[in-house]
Amino acid sequence: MSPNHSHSLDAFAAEKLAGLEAAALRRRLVVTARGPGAAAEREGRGLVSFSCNDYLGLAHDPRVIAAASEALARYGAGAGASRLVTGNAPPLAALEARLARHKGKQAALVFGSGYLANLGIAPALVGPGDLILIDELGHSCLFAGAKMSGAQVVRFAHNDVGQLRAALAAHRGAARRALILTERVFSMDGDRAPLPEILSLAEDYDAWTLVDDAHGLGVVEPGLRAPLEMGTLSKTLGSYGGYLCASRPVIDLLTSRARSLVYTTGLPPASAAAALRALEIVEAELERAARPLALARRFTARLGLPEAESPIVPVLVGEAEAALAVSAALETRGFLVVAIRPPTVAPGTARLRVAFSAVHDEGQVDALAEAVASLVPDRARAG
Ligand SMILES: Cc1ncc(COP(=O)(O)O)c(C=O)c1O
Repeated sequence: MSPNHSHSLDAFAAEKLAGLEAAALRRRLVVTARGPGAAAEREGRGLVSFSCNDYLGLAHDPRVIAAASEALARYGAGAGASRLVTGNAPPLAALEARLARHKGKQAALVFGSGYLANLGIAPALVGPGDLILIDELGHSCLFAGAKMSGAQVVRFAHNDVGQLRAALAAHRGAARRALILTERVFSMDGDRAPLPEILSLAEDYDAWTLVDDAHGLGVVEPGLRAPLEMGTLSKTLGSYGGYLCASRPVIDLLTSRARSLVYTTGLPPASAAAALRALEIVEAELERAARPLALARRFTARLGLPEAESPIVPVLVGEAEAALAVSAALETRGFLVVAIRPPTVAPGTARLRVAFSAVHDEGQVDALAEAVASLVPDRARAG
């Protein structure tokens, strides 16, 4: 590339960055050493983190680490090839069997990440001439998969079953196949989808439903299962990777047709072994699994917020700059609560996203509630 070209490239990047900076929307990577427990060290400062999705503290559990170490020693650091070539190490198959059993499904398919799973699922099932209905607050990777499919994409207002029904009535007839995309627990709001109503509408209109369970697995009562249940190994399971649980024919089809499975290297075997051990712990230690939600409810009760529906509690602040300021003030008091800003959330709804974990103790939760009460006015918090 000639120097001139790289000059215009750098100028482009600098100008874009200046715009982001001016709107308090520039993002930065901060080196963070997590653990033990809820501890996180950032820039030499020891903090109590309320921003991790490791809801049961299993990323540092000695049993999970031991399972990963054994697999690492036996199978090596990387998978070495796509799963369809030689990258399908034994821990992946064992994990799939356990995930399918956990979800009450015939089969499961492990992907390189939850994001990759969602990039692969929709395009393997629907395409041009088909219809996707997606909750407006669905995760970015649900939207990305929907777009890649080439189907018509219609958003419905968050958790609005009436709008979903109207969209099905308006568009289902013209489409060959229809797919509804939603989340069991919404990642930035912590609320849950009305799955009984959505699944019943899906039945009425012969639509298929995919539920993203990234933030639900192991920490909320699952309720009804959808025909397509996807999720991640990176949150409650403390590891890395993604999965889909479904019927055997659907999993077999995806194994041949999901591009984000076929054309990418398999998950490192140690990540699968860690997730498998974590899933066994989730199933065996029910008291641990109940703790994050109980702590979240303690927090919402202390602040007079609506009762938490999951371990995720949004504390709305409003403007991005104000959210950054509250987050910085909390950091000086020893808490790590990262501000969430647009475009991750809608403009004007920048927030603290507080995530509770089994490794927090009640004293830490109460201290955070007190700090938040003193920094965020009541009216703002209520949204
Ligand atoms: C709802 C939801 N779906 C999917 C993902 C992606 O999962 P992964 O981190 O495994 O790529 C995330 C977050 O990371 C998420 O919050």
